[in-house]
Amino acid sequence: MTPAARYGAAIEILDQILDGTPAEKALTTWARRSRFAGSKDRAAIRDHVFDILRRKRSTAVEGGVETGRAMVLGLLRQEGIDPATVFTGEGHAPATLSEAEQAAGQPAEGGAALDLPEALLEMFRDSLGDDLAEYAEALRHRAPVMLRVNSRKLSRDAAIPKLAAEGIIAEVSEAAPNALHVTEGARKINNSNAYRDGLVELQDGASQAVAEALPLEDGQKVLDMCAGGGGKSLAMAARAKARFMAYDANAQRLRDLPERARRASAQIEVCNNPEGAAPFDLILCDVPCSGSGSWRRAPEGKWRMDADGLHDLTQLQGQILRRAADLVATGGTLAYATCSVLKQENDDVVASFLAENQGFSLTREIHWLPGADGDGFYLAILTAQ
Ligand SMILES: C[S@@+](CC[C@H](N)C(=O)[O-])C[C@H]1O[C@@H](n2cnc3c(N)ncnc32)[C@H](O)[C@@H]1O
Repeated sequence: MTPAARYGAAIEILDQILDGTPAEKALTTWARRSRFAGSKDRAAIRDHVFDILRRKRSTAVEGGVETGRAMVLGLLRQEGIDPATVFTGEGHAPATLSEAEQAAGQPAEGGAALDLPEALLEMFRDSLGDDLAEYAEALRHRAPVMLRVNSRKLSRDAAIPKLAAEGIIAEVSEAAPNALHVTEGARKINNSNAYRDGLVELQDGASQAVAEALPLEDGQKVLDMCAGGGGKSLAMAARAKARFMAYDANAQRLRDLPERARRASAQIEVCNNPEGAAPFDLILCDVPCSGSGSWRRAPEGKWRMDADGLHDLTQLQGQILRRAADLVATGGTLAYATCSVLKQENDDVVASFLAENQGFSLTREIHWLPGADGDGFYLAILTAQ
């Protein structure tokens, strides 16, 4: 496909997304119907679609209207690409722009320039203060590809040449002691020997930093209360010789964990009944959240979130924390984490919990903003007296 034809495909897919089809489904359906597209075409089209979803408001304003065609026009304008080189009308390229289309559009301002939903702007301003613009700008760009080197198997310095031999170029990141930032060859990771042999895991830098900040010690009994795919369980297991147990309300989410643990040479037990296995020295509650710290990876979430949804999430977050509190040993640690930057899901949930649970005190609190090597995250470390 020509570069212009890839934009043509992106327009088609974006129109379906604007009609309500989830992005992944629209991309897969298009790929099934379009056998002529190779893997590089599919990857480039996906990048165009997600670049626009991250900037849904500003590209519509700068392109003149919320349609796939106008939003591609808005993106090209933002990126300083001459629209006439894409809207050529040749082959599968988008049709040439009419005079009305060329005249439409204006510079995005306010909430549109920040690419945040208008209804939530005040809430973000309240949570982030002077950091709002930096936060919003980070979400308008692609997320970094980050690896965690499995320190049980090799050092970070030794991992760099091993990855390079497989065409994956990575550099040391400040985000966490075992973090690498991949600068080239990211698409080769999943099929690499380094990945298959458990030398590295794909894991965001701030996620790694959360696991690093936990007061883990050899010999502890540890519960990952919302383990999901087990990213944090694995990062914890690389740090200490402790007994690790992983629980998730949705047991299906844990299905890949045994295989991931085997690859990493880690021991993690799947736990179906945390109450039966209590007490624990350390419990991590990496709770379900809005994902507002990681919307650059999943930009549809940014446009889907509303006040009701946020309220339901905060209720669930409080419930999980209260359940976990009953399972912590005296003197033990209850850690609460979200990949959100919103006060409502972070400081406020912890403050209400502490107000009702005098037996716990706040030992440490960390806020991460999305940046070059990591997503936005929050961690509160609570100690049981
Ligand atoms: C943010 S994700 C966890 C990500 C995971 N810790 C990681 O690092 O890969 C939140 C998880 O919480 C789970 N969950 C939802 N409600 C829950 C509940 N009431 N108790 C425990 N887990 C729950 C979800 O199924 C989801 O897997």
